[in-house]
Amino acid sequence: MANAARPFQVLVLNQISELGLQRLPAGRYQVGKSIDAPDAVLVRSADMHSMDIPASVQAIARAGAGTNNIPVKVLSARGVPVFNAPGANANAVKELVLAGMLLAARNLPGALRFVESLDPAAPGLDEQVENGKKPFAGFELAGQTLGVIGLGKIGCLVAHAAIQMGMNVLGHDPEITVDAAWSLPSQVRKAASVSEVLRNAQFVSLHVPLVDATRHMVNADNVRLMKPGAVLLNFSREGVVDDAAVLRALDSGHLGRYVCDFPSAAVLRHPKVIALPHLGASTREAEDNCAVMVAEQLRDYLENGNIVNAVNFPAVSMARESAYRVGIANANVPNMVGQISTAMAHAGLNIHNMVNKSRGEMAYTLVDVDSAVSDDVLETLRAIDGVLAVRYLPA
Ligand SMILES: NC(=O)c1ccc[n+]([C@@H]2O[C@H](COP(=O)([O-])OP(=O)(O)OC[C@H]3O[C@@H](n4cnc5c(N)ncnc54)[C@H](O)[C@@H]3O)[C@@H](O)[C@H]2O)c1
Ligand SMILES: O=C(O)CC[C@@H](O)C(=O)O
Repeated sequence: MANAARPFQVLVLNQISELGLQRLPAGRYQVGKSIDAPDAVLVRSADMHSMDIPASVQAIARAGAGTNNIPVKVLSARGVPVFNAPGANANAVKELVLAGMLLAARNLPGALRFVESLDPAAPGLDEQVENGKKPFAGFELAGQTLGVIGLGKIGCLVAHAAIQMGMNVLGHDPEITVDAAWSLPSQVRKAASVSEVLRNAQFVSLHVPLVDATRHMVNADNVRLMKPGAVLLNFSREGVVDDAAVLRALDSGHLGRYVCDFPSAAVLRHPKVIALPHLGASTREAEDNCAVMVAEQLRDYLENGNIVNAVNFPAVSMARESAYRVGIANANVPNMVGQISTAMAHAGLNIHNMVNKSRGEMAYTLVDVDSAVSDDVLETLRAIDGVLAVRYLPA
């Protein structure tokens, strides 16, 4: 924790946009790639599952959407919030999905390779171009049906863009939020299942997080339901698709193309795979948006205990009305607030303002009191059964 002598220590595991890092001002923050006892970790895609996350860590900030590279459960048990940047890179991914559909529909990878193979010094270049282009003739997106599985920040933008390009859109998301449903164009038709999407779409684009329920969402059993010549696009995560099953469908001639952002060893160099090097969020704009969003969230948490956009905690923000604040991460079980306020009352502390919210198994309590909180009181709070982490946040 920062104090007059020690700024907050933030360990950075990936390349993070400078614009975001500037939100953690020098003097108050020390940010770097080799920090011994970090208060927080800033990360993009680095795999943190095998990392020994120091006990000093109070927060993780993921400059992106997916958090499958972070041991969220382990951190929840330690009372550590994991922040992400919902929607901050959605437009970048949407644009690459559109590019992916066009790459597939117009046979662009093969066409580019053909042009690269031409000899600029050879006579009759124009003729070679005109004679050689025939195998790359394609089809148009307008009028085709796109299936979108996962109608969150990215899926909704993809659905919008496809409608604007004259496509029909079939969407599936059993957990769609009310806001996302409101934001969808009325032309998007609802599919009751993944199978219904696979059966009825020429293009199928996946926009779900990688969790147990979505692992191998497209697999040997259902890939055969896809229309002959259909195109599967995976800008979600490698594990969402059973690559082996998809390769078999490509080899049998049933599936037309597999466009993916995750070039696993299995799909590499397959002639019907269009693989990109995890480029979905790699635009200047998305990198800036993600870094700025999570840096601001991280700062508000470290300095004020406010929680915005944590994947494992409820959203809790309280305006500062007192210089003395305590943030408590606790299990969502009965009588936590009672025990916390009793411990404070016994220490003679007057509660000025308090908020407690829960989300699933987790809860979070912010308490502003009218006088300084001693280490003894903080230890008493930490000793309450169900309390996971206690942070003292004097202004
Ligand atoms: N390729 C890239 O660079 C890149 C960039 C950003 C995100 N992503 C991936 O895309 C995923 C989605 O990103 P987002 O910003 O749209 O997230 P989001 O949280 O806004 O949307 C995810 C949607 O998936 C839905 N969903 C969850 N389980 C589902 C299921 N079983 N069937 C259908 N829908 C289901 C959710 O209800 C939600 O609406 C991320 O989790 C990440 O893995 C990849
Ligand atoms: O940081 C990146 O480049 C990729 C991020 C992306 O996979 C995400 O889930 O937001």
